Amino acid sequence: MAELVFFSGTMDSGKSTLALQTDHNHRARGRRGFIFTRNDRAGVARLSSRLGLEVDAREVTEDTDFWQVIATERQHGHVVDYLVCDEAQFYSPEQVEQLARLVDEVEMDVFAFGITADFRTRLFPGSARLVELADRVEVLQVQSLCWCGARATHNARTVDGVMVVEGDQVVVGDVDAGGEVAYEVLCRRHHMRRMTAGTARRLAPSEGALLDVR
Ligand SMILES: Nc1ncnc2c1ncn2[C@@H]1O[C@H](COP(=O)(O)OP(=O)(O)O)[C@@H](O)[C@H]1O
Ligand SMILES: Cc1cn([C@H]2C[C@H](O)[C@@H](COP(=O)(O)O)O2)c(=O)[nH]c1=O
Repeated sequence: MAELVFFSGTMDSGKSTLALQTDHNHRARGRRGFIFTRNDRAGVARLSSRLGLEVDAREVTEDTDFWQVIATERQHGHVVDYLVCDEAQFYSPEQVEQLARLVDEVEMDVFAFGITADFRTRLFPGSARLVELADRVEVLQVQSLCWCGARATHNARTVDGVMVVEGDQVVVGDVDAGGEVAYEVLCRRHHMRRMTAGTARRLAPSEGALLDVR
């Protein structure tokens, strides 16, 4: 039975790597699929992993209608067994519904990968719809870590090194980025306290004192 699976994790938790591995494993067994993504840091129509792998993908835009795209492929005689959908937090709720329909009516597996919540801890609309509709939501096994060593569960945005909780929901960027806008993964405790690694270092520069701010 085909499935809609949502692999969710914080930024930098290995989602794109798993997306590439998933595509590789299915392709190696002769299954035919497409890779979709939206707003990957590597540029338009690219899927990139921090482990260094990068491949061509189909770019999702606000006009993409997955049902139509697959119908057209099938009209041209192309078999589609599965879809790998990266950066799925950026898809619209309607696009997630089209993916669910493909699973149910065309018996196509859909493997979606994305972060659930934004820098304000609010759900992305696409991720919310995925949580609502997916057959399974899988949390990635590799743990990304907060600076304190706890499992990172939340994404923080910094502007010029300072954590912010207001701004546009979508700003493409990276962790450990040197630019104006960057991201850092934190445990909930430190997200709520707005305490990034930089803040903790400034408050408690010595190792003994660091224990106090945890
Ligand atoms: N130099 C490295 N050596 C080993 N693993 C790395 C290295 N750089 C990044 N990684 C791994 O890659 C993960 C990020 O993978 P990626 O697929 O880009 O994440 P995501 O798509 O979730 O943002 C990190 O959590 C880390 O486990
Ligand atoms: C938290 C958050 C993230 N983003 C952007 C930043 C990146 O471009 C992607 C996440 O990519 P990754 O492969 O999971 O690292 O999302 C955003 O636009 N808004 C946010 O709040």
